Amino acid sequence: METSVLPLNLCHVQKKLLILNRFYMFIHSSALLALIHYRVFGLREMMAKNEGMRLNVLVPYVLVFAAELMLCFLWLVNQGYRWRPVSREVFPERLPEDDKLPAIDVFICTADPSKEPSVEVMNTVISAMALDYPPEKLNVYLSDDGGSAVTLKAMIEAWKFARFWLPFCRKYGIKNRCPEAYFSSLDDDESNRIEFTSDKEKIEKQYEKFKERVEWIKENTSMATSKDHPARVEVINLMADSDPVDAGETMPLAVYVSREKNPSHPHHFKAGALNTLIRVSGMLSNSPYVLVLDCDMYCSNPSSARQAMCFHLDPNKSPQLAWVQFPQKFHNISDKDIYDSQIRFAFKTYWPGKDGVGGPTISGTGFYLAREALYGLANANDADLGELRKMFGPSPEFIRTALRENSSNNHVRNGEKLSTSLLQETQLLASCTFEKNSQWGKEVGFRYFSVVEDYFTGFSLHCKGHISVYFQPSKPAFLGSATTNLSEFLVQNTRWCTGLIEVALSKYSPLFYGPPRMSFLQSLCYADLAYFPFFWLPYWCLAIVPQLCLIRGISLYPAISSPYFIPFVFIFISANLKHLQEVISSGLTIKSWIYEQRMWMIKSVTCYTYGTINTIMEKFGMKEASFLPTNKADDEAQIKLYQSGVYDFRVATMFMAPICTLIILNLASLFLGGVEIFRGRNFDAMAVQAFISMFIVTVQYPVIEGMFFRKDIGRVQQSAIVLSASLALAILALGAILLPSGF
Ligand SMILES: O=c1ccn([C@@H]2O[C@H](COP(=O)(O)OP(=O)(O)O[C@H]3O[C@H](CO)[C@@H](O)[C@H](O)[C@H]3O)[C@@H](O)[C@H]2O)c(=O)[nH]1
Ligand SMILES: [Mn+2]
Repeated sequence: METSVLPLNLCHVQKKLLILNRFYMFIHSSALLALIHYRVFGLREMMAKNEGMRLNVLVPYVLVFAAELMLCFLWLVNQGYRWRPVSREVFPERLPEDDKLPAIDVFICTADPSKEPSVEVMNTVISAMALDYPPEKLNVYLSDDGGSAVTLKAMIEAWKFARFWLPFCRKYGIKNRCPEAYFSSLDDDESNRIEFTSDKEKIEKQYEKFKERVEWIKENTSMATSKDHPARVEVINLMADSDPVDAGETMPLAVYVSREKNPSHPHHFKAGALNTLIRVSGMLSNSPYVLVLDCDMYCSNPSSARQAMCFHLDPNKSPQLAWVQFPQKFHNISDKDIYDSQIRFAFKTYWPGKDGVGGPTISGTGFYLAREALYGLANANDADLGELRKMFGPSPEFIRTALRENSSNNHVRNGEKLSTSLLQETQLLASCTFEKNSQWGKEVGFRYFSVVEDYFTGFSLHCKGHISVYFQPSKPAFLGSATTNLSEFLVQNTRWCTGLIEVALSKYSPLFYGPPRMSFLQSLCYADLAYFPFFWLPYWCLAIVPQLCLIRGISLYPAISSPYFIPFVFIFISANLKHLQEVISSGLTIKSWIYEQRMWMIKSVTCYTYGTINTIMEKFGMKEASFLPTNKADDEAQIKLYQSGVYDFRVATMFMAPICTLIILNLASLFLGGVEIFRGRNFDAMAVQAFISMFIVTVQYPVIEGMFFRKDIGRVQQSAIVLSASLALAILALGAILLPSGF
C-alpha cells in the first residue's frame, strides 16, 4: 500500500469567520433575551393596571411582540450555516490517468424554445460536449419537455458544429468552450500564431453559419410546444450525416429525449424530465456520475468535471458522498444588481456554511451527482425482482442497468444503429405511464413532493445519510442567465416560496423530520430555507401596527430614556452590521446591502405572502401546482433599465399593490406622527416607531420615486397607485376607528 499519496482535495475551516460568527451569535442572542424580558414584563404590567386592559391597546402590543418572537425564531434557525463555514481546494493533476476516469452523463433540461432561445440552449449543449474530459466518457442528454421539432433540429446542427468546435478547443486549449461566450469575449488569451488566427476565423464563420441555420429552422418550423405528444429518443450521433470530417476525433454521445406527455397524466415538471433522463441514459450509457444543467447554464470552465472527480474519486472520501455542488453564477449581472439577481446570500454565504455541517443542498443545476444515490439501492441489496419492480417500474432491462449487471451499452457511440428492441425500451422508459405504481419521485430519482425539486431531493438524500460538498472554483464553472426584471423575478421567487412552504407545512417540515435523520445543525439549515418565507408575517405586522399606533400616539417600544432602549438599538445595529459584513466579504459594497434589504422587504410582502397562500390553496385542492419556466429571451429595453440600476415596475398589480400600499401607509404615518411629535408630544416614547417608518421609507425610496416622480416606461402604473392609495386609506381609517388616541 502506498502511504504517501497526496490528497485530491483539502477542506479548510474558515477560522476567523467561525470565531466572529459564534461571538455574534452569543451577544445577539443575549440582546434578544433582554427584548423578550422587556416584553413579558411590559405585558404583565399592562395586565396589572386596569386601564391597560383595554383590548385595543393590548392587541397591538401583543401583535408586535408576536412578530418579534417570530423574528427571534427565524433568527435562531438562521444560525446553522454560521456555525462552521468551510472552503475547499482541489488538485486535479493528481487524478488517475484518463482511461481510469469514470464516465459522466450530462443532463440538460429545456421546455420551451420561445422562452428559452435555441441558440442559447445549444451553446449549453456544445459547452458540455466540450468539457475537458475524455470524450468517450462523456454523454450529453437533452430533455425537451416541449417536444419541439425546433429543438431536435437545432441539436443536430449543434452536433455538426461541435465536430469542428471540439477539435479546435482541444488543439489550442481554449479555456472558454461556450462558443457564444468565446466569440463575444474580448480577452483572447490564446496564442497569436498565424495558424491559430486563421483557424479561429474559420471556426467563427462556421459558428455564424450554425446560428443562421438555427434561425432558419426557427422560422420554418412550428415553435409550438405540446402537452400531448409521444415519447421520442434520438441518438444525434446517428442522425447527423456522418461524413467523417475529422476522422479519428471521438465525439461525445449526444441524445435528444422528449418524454411522452399526456394532459391526463401528471408530468412533475423538471423532476419528471430528469427522472426520464436517468432511465434513458441508464440504458444507453449508464455512467456512474451525472451532471445536471439548466438549459441556460453553460459550462464556462471546462475543468469542472475533473474538479468534481477530485471529490468523487477521493479514496478517503466517505462512501456517502452523493453530490458536488458548484455555485450558480450568472453572466448577466449588472454592477448595480438592484434585484439581487445573483442571489448572493445563498451562493456566497449560505452554501459554504452548509458545507461545514453536512453539505449544501442541491441547487437545481451545476452539480455532479452519483447515480447510485438516486437509486437508493443501499437498503435493497437482496431484493427480488418483484420488489425491484415495485421500486423501479416494469422494465427488467432497466433494473439490470441499475444493478450494473450488464456492461454499459457502448455500441451506440461506435456508430452501430440502435437495435430496435433497445429503442423500444427507451421509449417505454420515457412514457408517461411508466412510473405508475413505482417509487419514482418518492424513493427513487428526483423527488416530486415539492416544486423546488432540487431542495427537496437534496433534503431527502441528506436524510438518508448522504453527504455533499460545495466547491467554488476561482473561475466560475457554469454561467446562466439570471432573471433581471422585477416581474419575472417576483414570479420566480413566488414559485420557490410555494415549493418551500409546501415542505415547511408538511410532515417533512425540517425541524421535525430532520433531527432524527441528520445533525441538528444541518436540520437548522434546511429549516431556515423552508421557513424563511414566513418572514411575511412579522414584516406585514411591523409595516402596519407600529405605524397606526404612531399616528394615534400609542407607544409600543421603550422610550429613549429607558434602559431597555439599548437592547432594541443593539439588535438593530448588530443584525445589520452582520448582514453588511457578509455582503462586504462576498466582494460587494454597501450599496448591495441596501439592494438586499429593499428586495427582502419587497419579497416578504409579495412572494413570501403569495407563496404561502398558494400552498394553502393547493392543500385544499383549490389550485394546481405549476412550474412556469422563466423567460430567458432578451428584452433590450428591460436589460437597459437593469444595467443602469433603474427599477422596472412594469409588474402585475397583484405584486405592486402590497408594496405601494405599505409605503404610502408608512409615508402617511411618518407625516402624521411627525406632526404630532413636532408639536412637542411624546417624542421620547414614540422615537422607535418614527424610526421604523423612516427606515422603511428610506430603504424603499426608489419605489416612491417610481410612484410619484418618474415619467419613463418603468414607472409604477397609475392604476396600481390609485388602488394602493385606497387600500392605505382603508387601513388608516380602520386604525382610527379601532385605536384610542394615546395623546
Ligand atoms: O416543466 C418543466 C419546467 C422547467 N424545466 C426546465 O427546468 C430548468 C429550470 O427552469 P427555470 O425556468 O430556469 O427556473 P429557475 O427558477 O431559474 O430554476 C431554479 O429553480 C428550480 C427549482 O424551482 C431549479 O430546478 C433550477 O435548477 C434552478 O436554477 C430549465 O432548464 C427548464 O427548461 C423543464 O425541463 N420542465
Ligand atoms: Mn433559470
